[in-house]
Parts: sequence; structure tokens; C-alpha cells
Amino acid sequence: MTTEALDYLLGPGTRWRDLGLAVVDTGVVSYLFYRMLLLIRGTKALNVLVGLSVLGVAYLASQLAGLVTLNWLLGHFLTYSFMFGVIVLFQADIRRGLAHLGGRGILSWLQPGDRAAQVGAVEAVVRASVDFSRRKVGALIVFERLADLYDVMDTGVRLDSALTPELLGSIFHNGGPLHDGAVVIQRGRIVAARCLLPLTQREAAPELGTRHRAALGLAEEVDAAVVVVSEERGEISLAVDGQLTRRLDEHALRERLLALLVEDGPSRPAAAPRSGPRRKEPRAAI
Ligand SMILES: Nc1ncnc2c1ncn2[C@@H]1O[C@H](COP(=O)(O)OP(=O)(O)OP(=O)(O)O)[C@@H](O)[C@H]1O
Repeated sequence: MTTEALDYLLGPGTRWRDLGLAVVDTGVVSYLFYRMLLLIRGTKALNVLVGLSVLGVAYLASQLAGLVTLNWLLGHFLTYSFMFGVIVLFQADIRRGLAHLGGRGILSWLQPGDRAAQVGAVEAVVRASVDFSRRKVGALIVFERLADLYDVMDTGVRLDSALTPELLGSIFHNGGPLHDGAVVIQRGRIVAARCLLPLTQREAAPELGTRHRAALGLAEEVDAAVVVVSEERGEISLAVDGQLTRRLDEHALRERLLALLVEDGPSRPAAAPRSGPRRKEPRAAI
């Protein structure tokens, strides 16, 4: 294409370099937009985005129609709602991202006592889960990592008990006063039972009910590791980093929990302040 043709098609003065930049610019923006749509697909954020798009169209229409006041109002409204909307909608991801930036080196040193406690806790939960799986007892067990879970604990009954498979067995014993909801484990001890977890808003396999949706919901918001045993199928799953890995056997469950809670070093030191959530585990398969 000649320079004259370029001038004719895109206006006088347009150069190949400008054209290239425009193509790259459009490509990057389209890719970012595509990734954002993938991220919010199936969540409430999509509805909000649709709402904002409708307002955007109204804004353009008011501009074309010369409705100055309406245009001014919509313009300001859109600017602020977009800024606050992004913060509110992606607060969990932003929190995780910032905590991640905060650096694992500073926050994740393990104390020797914590390490032994975590190994013991993992073993107790693995043994209990295998037993629940065999007997088809439903269970939901949350390991706190860097993000504190005080809000979750406040929804249930506070405890402070040594973690043993036998105690987990009696907590989740069907018909017992604490069997509904989740148990929370903090630094190797059971600190709460009958806790309510936030349900995921994402689409999940149809056979997964509220127990699994609750495990995923918490794992989307914070860096906790959540073990679920299905009452119906007896399968053991682990929710972490917003992903649910299903049908784990004893060996796989132990390996994953040890990697998350001991080798990865995410146990909170005893004197650590309440810290924000953070994620660090590689993505697991659904
Ligand atoms: N928001 C929640 N937080 C914690 N636990 C919950 C929550 N919602 C439901 N549960 C637990 O899940 C149980 C119901 O599980 P449901 O059968 O709906 O789920 P499921 O994923 O199909 O599990 P299962 O395979 O064990 O049947 C409730 O009795 C309760 O113990």
C-alpha cells in the first residue's frame, strides 16, 4: 500500500508506524478485555459490567444528542462507579495480589513448634478424612494459612482443642450438635466448629452441593486450604486458591497438605499480626 493510499484510507499524515502502533494498541486492549471477561464469567461482576456498559451507551447517546447536563452527570457517575466498582468487585483478588507482593520471605518463616504441629494436624486430618470417606460421613475442614479466619470462626462455636482424628470423628458425627458447617484449624489446633463459609458464585459441577460450594467460596477469598469429604459419594476434595481438586486418595491428600502447610511455609508465626489473605499455591486441576 502506498503512502497516498494510507493517507486516503486513514487520513493525511498517517504513517506505517502509526498504523502498527494502532494495531498493537487495539490488540493489547482487546486481549485485556478478553481476559477480564474470562475472569468474571459466571460471577456477579458480569452483571455489573453489563450495567456499566448500558450506562456507557446512554452516555454516548446523550453526547450525540447534545444533552449536556445528562451527559455531564453520566460521565461523572461512570468514572467514579468504574473506579469503585473495580475495587469492590475484585477486592479479594486485589487483597491477594497485594499480600503476594508483600513478600513471602517476611511473613512465612516457620517456627519449629509450628512445623511439628502442622505435620501432626495434617496427619490427623488425613486419617479422619479417609475414615469419613469409607463411612460416607460429610466433613468440611479448614486449615488457616496466612490470612486470618477470625470472621469465619465468629460464625461458629469457638473451641481450643488438640486435633485428633477421634475428635474430628465426634464433631462430624451425624446428628451431633457441631456436625453442620466447617471446623477451623489454626496452628495445629481446632479453634472453631459449625462455622459458615461463603458460598462460591461460580458455576460448579451439578453434583456438588453447598458443602463443596462453601469450600470453594472460602478458597476464592483467602489462602486457606479446605478439605471436603462428600457424604453422598465419599470422595475427598481439596479447595485451595479458588480451585477444587476432587477424588484425592490418602497419599495425594497428605502430599498436597504437607506441601501447602509445611513445605510451602505458610503457617503464621505465633506473634504475627492479623494479616491479609494471600495465595501462593500453584493452580490445582478441577
Ligand atoms: N455455607 C456453608 N458453610 C459451611 N458448611 C455448609 C455451608 N452450606 C452447607 N454446609 C454444610 O453442607 C451440608 C450440606 O451439604 P450438601 O449435601 O448440600 O452439599 P454437597 O456438596 O452435595 O455435599 P455432599 O456430597 O456431602 O452431600 C450442610 O449440612 C452443612 O453441614
